[in-house]
Amino acid sequence: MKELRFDGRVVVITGAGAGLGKTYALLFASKGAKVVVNDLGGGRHGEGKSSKAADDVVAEIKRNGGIAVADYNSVVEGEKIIKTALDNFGRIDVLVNNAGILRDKSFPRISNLDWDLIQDVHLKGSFKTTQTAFTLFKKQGYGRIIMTTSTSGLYGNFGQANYSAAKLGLVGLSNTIAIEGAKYNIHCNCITPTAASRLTEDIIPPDIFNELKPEFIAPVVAYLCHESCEENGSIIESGAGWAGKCHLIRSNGALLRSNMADAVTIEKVQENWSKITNMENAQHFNKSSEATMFLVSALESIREGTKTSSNNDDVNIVDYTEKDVILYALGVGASLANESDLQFLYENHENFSALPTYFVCPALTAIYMSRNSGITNIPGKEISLEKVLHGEQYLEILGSMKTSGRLTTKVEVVEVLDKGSGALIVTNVDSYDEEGNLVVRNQLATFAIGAGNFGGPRIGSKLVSCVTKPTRSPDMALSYKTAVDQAALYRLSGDFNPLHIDPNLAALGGFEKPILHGLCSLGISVRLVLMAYAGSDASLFKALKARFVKPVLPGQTLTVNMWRDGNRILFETFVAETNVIVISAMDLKSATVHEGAPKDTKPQTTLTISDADFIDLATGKLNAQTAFMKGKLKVAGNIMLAQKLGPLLKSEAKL
Ligand SMILES: CCCCCCC[C@@H](O)CC(=O)SCCNC(=O)CCNC(=O)[C@H](O)C(C)(C)COP(=O)(O)OP(=O)(O)OC[C@H]1O[C@@H](n2cnc3c(N)ncnc32)[C@H](O)[C@@H]1OP(=O)(O)O
Repeated sequence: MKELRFDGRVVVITGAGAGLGKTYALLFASKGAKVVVNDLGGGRHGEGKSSKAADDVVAEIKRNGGIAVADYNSVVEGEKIIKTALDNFGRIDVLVNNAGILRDKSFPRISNLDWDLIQDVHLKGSFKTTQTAFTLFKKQGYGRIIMTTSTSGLYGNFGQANYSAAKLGLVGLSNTIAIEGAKYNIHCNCITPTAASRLTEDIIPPDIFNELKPEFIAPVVAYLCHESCEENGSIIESGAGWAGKCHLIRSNGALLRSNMADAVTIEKVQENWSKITNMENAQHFNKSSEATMFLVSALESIREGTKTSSNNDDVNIVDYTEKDVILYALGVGASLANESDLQFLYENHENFSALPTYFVCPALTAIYMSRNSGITNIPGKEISLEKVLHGEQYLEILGSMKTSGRLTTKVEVVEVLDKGSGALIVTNVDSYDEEGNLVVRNQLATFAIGAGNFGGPRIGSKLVSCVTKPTRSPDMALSYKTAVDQAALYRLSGDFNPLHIDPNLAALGGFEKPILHGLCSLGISVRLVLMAYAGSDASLFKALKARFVKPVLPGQTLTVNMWRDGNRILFETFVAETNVIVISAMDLKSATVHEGAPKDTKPQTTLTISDADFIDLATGKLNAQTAFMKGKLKVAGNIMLAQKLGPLLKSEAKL
């Protein structure tokens, strides 16, 4: 085996007057290095100084035919030690930070002086020498550094709190120097020696002491400093003719929340403690960025929700509050001007309730939180949100819904259909209450414009079908004029798609201006249907299915035509100003019709609700068939407004 030598290398060793340092110095010199033997010549507690220790070692090296020079500076003035190397040998290649003292005391007895002296010699001393050397190493593109740590620092030791702190501090120092130096071929490693030295002679029992010869450790340090050694940023423990690498390792840990909306609680920590502390499959990181990357992937898992099965399911937890349901009600036009809307707007109302269509919001939130929103599901297509239009919506309420709570929602893309002009992504979102009961089912069909023609099926089997509207004239019609700010308000309920607020993004999607959320038009429509047929009793709602046929612009008037068929109310909504149907074949299934609601299926009256005023277009007053609304609706009796809405609405008046 080729002898490893240090010919032409200049090695600086601090605290080299005795013990380990001296052994290092003798070894390096014997292998051709020019050695700076630094030693202040103080006692092991840092007291006094003398040139004798360093001089003796230099003399021994010279006697052996080697080259060495003595240096008596304190490591706290480490730059002077490096200067000695430059002055005598013109360069430096290796720095071994070995100098050290002890001021052992049990922790409560450590004085400020005990603390400061230890930190100064070990930590500051190593900093000073290394910083000066590092600059020179960088210039020459080569350098080897050793920091001397200790098992007391790595594992702790009674009576050595000050020393332990400094020694582990050196590990941190070494780790970062290793990272900063790597690209300049500067390596920095820690040695953790267990050696018989003047620091340990009365600490270690004599029989063991005799076997802890510094000579067993010096070759390990020398190898770490050799140009052939690639090791960098490591901690090498050595003693008694053994060496091993020491790592800080970390368990795989545990996720303390399964979802972005979830809180981390003390109980959650307790519940996961055995997982947090399980060191099976523990891992080491070479830099803090690796540990950060691990956290990023943990965060990703949280974002994605806990995967509960091997298919495409995503589970997300969505919390909602009374404020959320009130904000939603305002977003779909509920107003204090309508007495019956107070129950949707005031948390202390005796019938305070959420509009049933509020429960599309947690579904949409879950989709946005979901790992698998579906818009990445179309092969070869990149789809941005402004090109995703809400195509169809199914909503079914199975439980009795609270005005605040937590829903665990399962998102699953069930099919992606190729509709030519676009791709139709069908997503089921099932929501469970805190007891685990399925309480809400949503199905969203989103139309990704321009993402069609990818070779997928045109017709699927999972999409809930729409119901065809009756051919007869509507039994009832109500209107609502949306506000210019309708979308700006509605988006606060969780659909932050910029298509509804940002003119530039709307233009990118091909719209002259931001369009209204489909779910907002739907919420308005259902509110009017409930008003007409269910006395605004949200609990009577069971299910609906809607298709969004054409976009609505905020500010336009929505008129909802309604037909009653037993417990089923069919309705369609169109824009009064343009006569364009925007929601077709919408179906409110199996509602228990409110007692006072119109009972027959003959054409009845048309009401217009505009700016929260209720107007009978035909007569300017409530008629017998709308008597159930008496006391609940404010009758404006303003026929002029109906005229403003144009001939379309007038022709709708059936009386
Ligand atoms: C992942 C993130 C999720 C986020 C979701 C929610 C995001 C929200 O912020 C987005 C919104 O709220 S957008 C506002 C509400 N929606 C709209 O305004 C869309 C209105 N509809 C349209 O413009 C057209 O129907 C249009 C453009 C959709 C289709 O019109 P055309 O391209 O002309 O299609 P057409 O030729 O009529 O029909 C082709 C095939 O597609 C089917 N189809 C048409 N409209 C559909 C619709 N709305 N929903 C479902 N399928 C629809 C047709 O039936 C036809 O298929 P087939 O021949 O098999 O019958």
